[in-house]
Amino acid sequence: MIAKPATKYQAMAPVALPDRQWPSRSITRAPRWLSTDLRDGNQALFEPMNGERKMKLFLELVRIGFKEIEVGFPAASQTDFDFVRRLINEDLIPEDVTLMVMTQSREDLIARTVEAVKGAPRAIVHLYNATAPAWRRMVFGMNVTQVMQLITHHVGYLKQLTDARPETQWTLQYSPETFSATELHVSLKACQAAIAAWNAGPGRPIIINLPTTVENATPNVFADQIEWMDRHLSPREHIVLSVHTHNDRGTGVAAAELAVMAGAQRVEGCLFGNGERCGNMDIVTMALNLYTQGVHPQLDFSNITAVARVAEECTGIPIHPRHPYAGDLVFTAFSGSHQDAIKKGFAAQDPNALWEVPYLPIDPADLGRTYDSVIRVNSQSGKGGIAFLLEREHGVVMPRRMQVEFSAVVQRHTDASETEMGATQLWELFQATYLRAPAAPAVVCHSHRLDEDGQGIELDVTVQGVRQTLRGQGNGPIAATVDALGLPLRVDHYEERATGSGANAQALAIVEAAMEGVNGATFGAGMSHNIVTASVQAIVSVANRLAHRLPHQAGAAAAHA
Ligand SMILES: CC(=O)SCCNC(=O)CCNC(=O)[C@H](O)C(C)(C)COP(=O)(O)OP(=O)(O)OC[C@H]1O[C@@H](n2cnc3c(N)ncnc32)[C@H](O)[C@@H]1OP(=O)(O)O
Ligand SMILES: CC(C)C(=O)C(=O)O
Repeated sequence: MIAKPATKYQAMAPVALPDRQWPSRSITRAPRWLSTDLRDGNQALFEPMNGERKMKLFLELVRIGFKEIEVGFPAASQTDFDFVRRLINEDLIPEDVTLMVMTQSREDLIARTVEAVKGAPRAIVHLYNATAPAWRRMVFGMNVTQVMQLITHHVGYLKQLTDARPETQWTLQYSPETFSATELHVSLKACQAAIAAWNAGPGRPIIINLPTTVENATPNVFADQIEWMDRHLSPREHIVLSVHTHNDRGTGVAAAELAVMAGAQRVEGCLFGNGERCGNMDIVTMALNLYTQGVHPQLDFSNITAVARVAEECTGIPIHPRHPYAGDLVFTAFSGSHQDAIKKGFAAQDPNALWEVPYLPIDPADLGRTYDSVIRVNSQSGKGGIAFLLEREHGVVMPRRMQVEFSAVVQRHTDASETEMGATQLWELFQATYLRAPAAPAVVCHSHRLDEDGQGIELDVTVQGVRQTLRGQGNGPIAATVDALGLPLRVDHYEERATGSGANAQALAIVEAAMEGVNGATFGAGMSHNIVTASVQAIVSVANRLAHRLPHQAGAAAAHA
């Protein structure tokens, strides 16, 4: 990098538009969308799509709800030409969908393009030429007057060819390529030349499409340019004003959104922002941004993952895991405080009220994603996410202090393994921690028999390797079991809940207890189809966990003695 970038790069001059209106407008309805996945998106691939992949993506675009689809550059490639022919010959274009085809402003290419769409009921021919000073000077070697003549001549030629084929309803789309880098009066002149040569008006539709071919300014500058054009284009009521933004500065979506506020009626882009260099405007993101503002985009992304897989398969370009709305990780919170807030938010969310779950701008269910994938657990995670996953997946509702205790267990585990844990691994760890006997258990309970009055219990146990029968009395199975074990245990909290339902239902008993000689309380758990068995196991579990924390650990047997 150089020390003085101003000697090499220049900021875009602001537009003189002191009474600009767009900043105080908001978007209240979806624009007309055009998908250019099969044209601009296709130009950006290592390996352009073959006919089969184009067809798969075309059908998906139709299913999503696109009504205008740019299907290719038929004069440039036989694959594109054949693809367009196939769509027409095999009658694969739904009645409410219009194809668009692109061509440079050259007679041979225009003629071949018109040939490609012969017989289509409707077609948009997209004619373009670059208008910015650098292109005029370096690429075309033309002055402004010559550029205007180029436009007038080629639009006129297209009009002549299309007038000769009245069976098709023709629309001209004219793009002054590099619009955002072109002086506004030159862009306007170019567009007016196209409008005049097409004789645009009632029955002669025209789309004026203004691109940031290379995004070269902040989105507010583009919005000003669009509002300026919106005010000056004529006859405005017969023109559909469209924008086609790119993402070189990372603000392709923002530029399109502000452009709509500034008067654009139509927006071009690609799914997931595929496209030249840093991509075209990402239609999925813009559409779902609208949705989260309460405006239906009129595109169906209710199974966003399926759309993502089709796009990846057809383009060969993977979607980033943090891609807005669609990335694998966007509904995943790793940090503890986020997990905690999300868990509480889901619990508090009224399904009929406005969405306000913290940290989630959209309900994952609206995109066909599940709540279960919302939270994953790694070493940055706190108790909220762990509790959420265990409750959702396994019906385990831990008391708050147990959540704190178990999250420390999980933390040690994830720190050591340096991996994240899913619900299955968490459940494994929960079982290993609370439900299974430790490697050297102080007490193993083989069976138990509760007296009929529920106040006396007989335990068949092994204590420190010695098998024996112990008897205890109490006002219920918990107290009777503690009494039978003869340990200095103090049960502080007990709860039991059903996990699962029907024949698979099991009781999960959780106890919090302290023991003389051991610092602090801890938790134990038992799980069984039988509620008494679950309680007895929970006491044995907590006794073993406490016994392992005795200062000179001789096990529960020592305490027992
Ligand atoms: C921003 C965009 O995405 S615009 C779309 C860009 N997409 C594509 O170009 C993909 C398909 N294009 C192609 O395959 C080729 O460019 C073709 C087949 C159309 C034409 O190929 P060629 O005839 O070999 O021309 P080439 O690709 O070198 O284009 C450069 C020539 O076209 C001229 N040209 C470029 N754009 C345009 C235009 N929009 N209108 C008229 N002429 C143009 C250039 O001035 C140059 O002319 P010159 O040879 O007289 O100097
Ligand atoms: C709209 C056309 C010409 C385009 O792809 C662009 O300028 O980026």
